[in-house]
Amino acid sequence: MDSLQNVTLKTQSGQTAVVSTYAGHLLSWTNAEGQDYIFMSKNAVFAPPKAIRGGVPVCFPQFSNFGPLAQQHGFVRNKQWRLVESNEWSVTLSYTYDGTEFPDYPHAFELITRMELCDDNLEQTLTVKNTGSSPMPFTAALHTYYTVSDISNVTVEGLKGLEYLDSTDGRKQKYEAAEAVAFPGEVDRIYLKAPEVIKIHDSGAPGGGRTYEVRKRGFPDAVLWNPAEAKAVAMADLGSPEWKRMVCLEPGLVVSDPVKLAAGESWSGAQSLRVHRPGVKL
Ligand SMILES: O=P(O)(O)OC[C@H]1O[C@@H](O)[C@H](O)[C@@H](O)[C@@H]1O
Repeated sequence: MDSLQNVTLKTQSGQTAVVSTYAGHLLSWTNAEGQDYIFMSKNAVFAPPKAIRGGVPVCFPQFSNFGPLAQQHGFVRNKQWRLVESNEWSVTLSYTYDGTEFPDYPHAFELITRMELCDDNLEQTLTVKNTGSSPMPFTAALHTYYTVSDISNVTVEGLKGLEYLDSTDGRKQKYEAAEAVAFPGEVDRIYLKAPEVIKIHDSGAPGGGRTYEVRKRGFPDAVLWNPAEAKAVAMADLGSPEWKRMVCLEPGLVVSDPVKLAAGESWSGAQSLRVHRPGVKL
């Protein structure tokens, strides 16, 4: 079916990535043993315009409610994108908006996402072109869901000393004191001016543990999210025990430097993902 067309990328060593033209969405990234680094809920619904629960949804032109739209995370994750080009190891997709469908967002733009799979690295770039005639404000995030063995085995490194907005507590601004951020319950935080490199450690991953290294460019902030039991069971496309198998770390352009893109100008941001496993050369 055209609206759910998938493109598969492959490396010589046997890694694969699957990208959907629906929502410009990365659906999976597996290693040669078939283990998926990217979480996809078993309850995900693949029926446009429903957003897909898992993978890497693109939140644009608004992250969460940081913008004028009523629709959380914007609207491009509910739209069909156009396949621009693809080969064995890369794919480029584009979504064009003429500024008319959403009266609260009267800004024409073209959004382009490009994904490149190398043997130890998956790189995703997001480029926005303001094709309208007035300045275009936006926020954004690459809402990346990682597969984990169990959330109780997970810690996140690189956030110590940052200010964050706690979305579980009225977005109060707080200070991160932990070297290793753990998940004793619901975590929903926007870390402001987060560093370029953040690491997710999963001590229970097959083969003695796994570290996801997330390197971001152009996105100042980072969102960390796991809903925990109570919120997850209220989400029909997540539920229990699925929430225990995921964590989201989202390079975001949320609060620190909201962009106001001049007519005709472009903005670009990227994330580069790498996985380290003890004793395994990817
Ligand atoms: O259910 P959605 O719209 O996909 O959002 C999922 C989550 O996305 C995260 O980025 C937000 O910080 C959470 O607050 C939100 O619950």
